[in-house]
Amino acid sequence: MRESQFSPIGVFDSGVGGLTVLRELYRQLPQESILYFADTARLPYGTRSKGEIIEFVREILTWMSERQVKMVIMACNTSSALALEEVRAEFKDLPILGVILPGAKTAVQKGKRIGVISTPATAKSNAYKQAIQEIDPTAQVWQIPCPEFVPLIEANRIFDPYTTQVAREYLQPLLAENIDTLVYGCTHYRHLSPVLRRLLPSSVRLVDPAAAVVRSAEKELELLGLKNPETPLPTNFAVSGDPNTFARLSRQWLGFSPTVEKVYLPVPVL
Ligand SMILES: N[C@@H](CCC(=O)O)C(=O)O
Repeated sequence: MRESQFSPIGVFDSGVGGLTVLRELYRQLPQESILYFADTARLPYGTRSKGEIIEFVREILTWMSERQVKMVIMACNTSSALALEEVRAEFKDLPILGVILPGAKTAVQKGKRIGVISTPATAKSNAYKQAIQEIDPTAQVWQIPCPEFVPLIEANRIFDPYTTQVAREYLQPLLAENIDTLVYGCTHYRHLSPVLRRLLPSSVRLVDPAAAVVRSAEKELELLGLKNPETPLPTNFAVSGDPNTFARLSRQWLGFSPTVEKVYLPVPVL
């Protein structure tokens, strides 16, 4: 069997960050079946080199292709910033969507003084600044690397006072610049919204690229005639690390305890 309308959409991240995109899929495209992969054995991605990220993404896409996904959403800014172009050129028959462009498009609709919080790799890549200023050259962009956020979220320490302290430090230079818009430039960070919201003036608009990438996915599926006309299958969850840890952590965001499969990458191309 080859991929068809009935095939799942592949969604991946290094960990639980991509669940913010998965929730948007449930909201906007509830009829689609999903294959969710978290590369928890190799997390965090945000401090890795471009070469490593490209290699990891290549392995994930190879595995997802074997599972006959009809489309892949990179629910990971670091992968979108560092590997999207390369893997699109390699996996020509597979529609692959990244989160940066949808995020940038939303940000320019919201403001002119835009702060982007992200992993160090995404900040260093300048991907957001370039994407935003290509659409609106008059927009000003400040990119702040936040290396401590992903380990804190994966350790379930969101409501730890230490996390608030770290967040205050990361936001300080953006507040000094009087930003009017803040982009969650890492899919994990949406999980921090209760903490971040309290530290920001209410006038600052928050942009989550998840909503926009799912809107793009819907358009693309329509265009390709690949929308699922049937009832979806239950989401398949897979991780490269410990399935129980992932199941326990993700429950609070999913509202159910997922059954999680362990997979071993790399998988050779058949
Ligand atoms: N979810 C992350 C990857 C985080 C990490 O593993 O550093 C992102 O959007 O960039």
